[in-house]
Amino acid sequence: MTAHVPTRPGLLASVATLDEMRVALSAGVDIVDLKNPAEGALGAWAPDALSEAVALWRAAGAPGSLSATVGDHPLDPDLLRAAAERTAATGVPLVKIGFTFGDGARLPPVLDALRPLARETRLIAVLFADQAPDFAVVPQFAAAGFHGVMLDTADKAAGGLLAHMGVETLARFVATARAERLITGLAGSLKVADIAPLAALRPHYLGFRGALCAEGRTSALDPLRLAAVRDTLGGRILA
Ligand SMILES: O=C[C@H](O)COP(=O)(O)O
Repeated sequence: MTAHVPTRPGLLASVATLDEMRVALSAGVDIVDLKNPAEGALGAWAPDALSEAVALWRAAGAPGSLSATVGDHPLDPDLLRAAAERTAATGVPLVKIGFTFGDGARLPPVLDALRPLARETRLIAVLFADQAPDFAVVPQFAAAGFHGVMLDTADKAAGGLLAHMGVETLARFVATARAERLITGLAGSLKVADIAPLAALRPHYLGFRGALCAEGRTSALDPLRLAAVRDTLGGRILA
């Protein structure tokens, strides 16, 4: 995966089990995202399961990329560094870390704590559209050595990404991240109908979970729904 601007977004599919991961690999998704949806927006897999997933991904020829979420944590330097280091130690190449804001002054010490890890592992900052993030923080992630930044939603019962931010605001987010040479992603209860307006903004990837499942994001991945999202996006594009 590179920071060039793609002609269309890749597909990030969040999976909850190794069996779901196999389905996602067979479907040719661009980023297999290891996440436990039952544990919240950024619920984490156990480290042993992450290691198994890394082994499975490598055995499959390491197609596309592999990401994992570190869990939902407050904006605390020690907690976030420990969670990110634990995740990176399993060999997952992309580590997604959620940032919840209230007091912007609390971000710099957290970024200082993550800076050493960012030199060794590709870190993705996840901001939550339903928490009205200030995009002025995006350059701070770039300066700390992050690889990418994405938007998601924290409260999955409160509507999808486009219910919280209009297309113009999202375009500003993508442009801000792109100017910092960060990989960009958009997610948050996205549906097939959201793909066209969001793809037009040219983020690097769109992230999905709920739309891939028959009965909500904590139910099992449905291969047919996954195929429908993949086909609407147009197949794999990220190397
Ligand atoms: O990283 C992407 C998320 O897993 C998206 O989940 P969602 O589509 O259920 O909001």
